[in-house]
Amino acid sequence: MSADILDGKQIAADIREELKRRAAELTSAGVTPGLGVLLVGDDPASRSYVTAKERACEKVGLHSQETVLPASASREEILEVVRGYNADERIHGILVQLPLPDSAMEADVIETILPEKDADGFHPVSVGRMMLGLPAPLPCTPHGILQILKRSGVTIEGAHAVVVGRSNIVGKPVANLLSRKWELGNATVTVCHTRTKDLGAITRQADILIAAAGKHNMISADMVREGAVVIDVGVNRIEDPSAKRGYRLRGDVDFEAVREKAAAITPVPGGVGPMTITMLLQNTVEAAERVVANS
Ligand SMILES: Nc1nc2c(c(=O)[nH]1)N[C@@H](CN(C=O)c1ccc(C(=O)N[C@@H](CCC(=O)O)C(=O)O)cc1)CN2
Repeated sequence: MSADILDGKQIAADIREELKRRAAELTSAGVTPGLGVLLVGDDPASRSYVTAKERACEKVGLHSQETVLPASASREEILEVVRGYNADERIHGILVQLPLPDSAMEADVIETILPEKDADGFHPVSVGRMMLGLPAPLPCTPHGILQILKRSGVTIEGAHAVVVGRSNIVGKPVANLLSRKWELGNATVTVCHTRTKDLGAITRQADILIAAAGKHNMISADMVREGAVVIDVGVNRIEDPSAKRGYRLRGDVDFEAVREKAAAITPVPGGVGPMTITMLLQNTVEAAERVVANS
């Protein structure tokens, strides 16, 4: 068997076309959706994600505003930027690129974002509402994964989904959304992590396997059931002097071996990554739509 490739890039492009129409409608109603971006420090990966997000905003018709602070910025300096975006009526969504140089500041910084401007869906109010099944901006990577599954015709309802990874950004929320009673859910979910005993014995039970542990090639072919759907969330930079950038992006799944066993698989790059950015745009457009609806 050679797996179908789940083309996140194409699905993202389709959703961005829908968002372009919604953004144009908002602009003609006098409100251009705006994303306030905060980057702290000069981590090259974070810089490239922020640039990609701003370019995507431009292409879809969103306004974006960037603030860059040095890695030495104090908690107060960072919070001041967030408060500025909170008060700015041209900004509908706020994105603080993670990780911050001092990860101990992340909770305070995220909590300072107004929940109605939470473009990432990371604010405790958004997370709580999501857990309760109430309307909330959904975290971008998990929501992107569900959209890939839905738009590729994968049946989630009744499936056994195994999530490898328990991060706040991906593992925990995707497990919640997959098990939730809604049109993208109703799966039976098992959450594993790098300390799970006999991980393969559990991953082999998966109809849908989500690899989000941030460890290159940790999912080998013998850990995958014949005919499973495999979603690779890993974005690992593997040094390669022959590559243009000096590295290649690879996932958590041994792609070449697993594609011979799976029914469908997301590639890295071109799978989940582009959906993360797209769902950020969607959260920002939806925040602007709420402002217009309530005005
Ligand atoms: N505030 C946030 N910080 C972080 C998030 C997030 O959702 N919000 N997620 C990750 C990184 N991330 C977004 O910020 C992200 C990772 C990867 C991609 C992506 O498009 N990857 C492409 C390849 C890009 C390339 O060639 O370099 C792909 O996989 O095809 C987008 C966003 C941590 N921080």
